[in-house]
Amino acid sequence: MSEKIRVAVLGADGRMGTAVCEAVAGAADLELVARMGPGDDPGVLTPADADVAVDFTTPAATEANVHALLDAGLDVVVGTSGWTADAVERVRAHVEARPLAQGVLIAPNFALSAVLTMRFARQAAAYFESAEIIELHHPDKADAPSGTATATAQAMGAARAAAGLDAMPDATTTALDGARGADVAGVPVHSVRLRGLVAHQEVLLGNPGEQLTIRTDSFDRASFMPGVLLAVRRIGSRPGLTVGLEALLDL
Ligand SMILES: NC(=O)C1=CN([C@@H]2O[C@H](COP(=O)(O)OP(=O)(O)OC[C@H]3O[C@@H](n4cnc5c(N)ncnc54)[C@H](OP(=O)(O)O)[C@@H]3O)[C@@H](O)[C@H]2O)C=CC1
Ligand SMILES: O=C(O)C1=N[C@H](C(=O)O)C[C@H](O)C1
Repeated sequence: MSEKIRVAVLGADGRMGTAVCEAVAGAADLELVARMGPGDDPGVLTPADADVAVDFTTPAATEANVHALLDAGLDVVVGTSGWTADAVERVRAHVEARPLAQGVLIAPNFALSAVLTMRFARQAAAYFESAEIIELHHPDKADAPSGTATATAQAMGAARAAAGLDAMPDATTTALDGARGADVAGVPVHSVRLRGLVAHQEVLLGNPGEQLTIRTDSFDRASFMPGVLLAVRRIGSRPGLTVGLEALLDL
C-alpha cells in the first residue's frame, strides 16, 4: 500500500472535528497525526509532521488558521463557515504566492445532498419570479445565515442577474425587523434555530400557479464525512484555491 496521507484536525474537540477525527482514524489510507484546539498554534506544524490540515473551528479563527497553515507548508481543507469574499480572495492571493504547489479547499457544505441543492437552486434561479431560502440548524450554531444558505443565495442572485430578471415581487411596506429575513444578493434568507435539528435548508421558488421546493436534510454529521475525506484525498493534487466541493465531484 502507498504511504498514508497524514492529517491534522483543527477544532478537533468540536462537533465536526470529533466526527472528522473518527472518520480519518477509520480510513485505511489516512493517518490522524494531530488534534488541535483553541490553545494550539497551527504554525508549529511542518510538512515533516502532516500533509493536510482540516479546519472546522469558528468563523473568527478560520482565516488566520488557513494563512498559518499555508506558511507552514500544508494543504488545507476548510469547512468552517463565515467566509467573506475579501477573506477568500486573501487566501487565493496567499496560496498562489507560495513557492510550494499547495492547495486550499473552502467548502460551505460537504454533504452531497447540500451540494446538489446548491447546484439545482442555481440552475432553477433564472426561471422563477420569486425565490426565498429557509435554513434550519441546531441552536448551538454561532453564525446566521449559514454558510450554505449564503453561498446558495449568492449563486442564485448571480444567476438571476445574468438572466436579466427584475427584483422579486414584494408589496411589503411595513414589517417588524427581520420579518422578511436577511437580504443576500437580493434573495431573502430566513434562519431557524431549533433544538433537535442538525443542518437543513429549503429553497422555495415561485411562479404564477406553481412552486418548486428543493430541500436538503443532514440528520447526522456522518453526512459530511465522505465529502471531507474526498477533499483530504484530492487536495494534494489541486494546487491553488478551490471553492466548493462541487469542483471535486463528477456531477
Ligand atoms: N462545511 C460543512 O460541511 C460544515 C461546516 N460546519 C461549520 O464548521 C464550523 C464548526 O462547527 P461545529 O463543529 O458544529 O462547531 P463547534 O463549536 O462544535 O466546534 C468548533 C471547535 O473549534 C474550536 N476552536 C475555536 N477556535 C479555535 C482555534 N483558533 N483553533 C482550533 N480550534 C478552535 C472550539 O473550541 P472551544 O469550544 O473550546 O472554543 C470547538 O472545539 C462552523 O463554522 C460550522 O458552520 C459545520 C458542519 C458542516
Ligand atoms: O453549523 C453547522 O452545523 C453547519 N454549518 C455549515 C453552514 O453554515 O452552512 C454547513 C452545514 O449547514 C452545517
